[in-house]
Amino acid sequence: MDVKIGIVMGSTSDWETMKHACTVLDELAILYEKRVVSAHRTPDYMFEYAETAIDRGIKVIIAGAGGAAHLPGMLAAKTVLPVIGVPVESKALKGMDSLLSIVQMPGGVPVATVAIGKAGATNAGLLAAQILGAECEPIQKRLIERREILKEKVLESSDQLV
Ligand SMILES: Nc1c(C(=O)O)ncn1[C@@H]1O[C@H](COP(=O)(O)O)[C@@H](O)[C@H]1O
Repeated sequence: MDVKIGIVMGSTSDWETMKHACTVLDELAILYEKRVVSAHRTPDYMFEYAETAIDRGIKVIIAGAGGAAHLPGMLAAKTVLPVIGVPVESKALKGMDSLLSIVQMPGGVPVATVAIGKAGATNAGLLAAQILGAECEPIQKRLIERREILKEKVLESSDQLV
């Protein structure tokens, strides 16, 4: 299978968070590429990445950044692929800065924003898989199986209340 998901992050320091999106895609056997791309530090590369993504077979971009997190929005400005933004937790403001930088896009250029940090990165992986799953039955089946496992875990977890 060709690479379907592009996972990008503003810095290697985001990897601790963004690796959780990769873990989900590994579990679901969906191929992805991962790159450090920064709207601020490598603007030309960021444009090139967004402009060539469709031709490279990418269907969804997951973009994580912290602080002045302009990367997801700028990628969305340069491609019509769905972009999922992951607010990475920042030291100074606990990721509120990242969240607000990503979520308040102007009308016409959407970014699907998930929660701050690890849970958000995991959900970004799942949401990307669900987008692919709409057109791919095997992926949809794997997602349903994953939901079943989650459900069983929760049902069994009541036994831990001792
Ligand atoms: N928000 C952005 C962008 C961008 O939006 O283009 N590029 C890097 N960064 C963020 O800067 C933070 C600190 O980066 P360093 O750890 O490299 O200093 C990271 O969370 C990164 O996502």
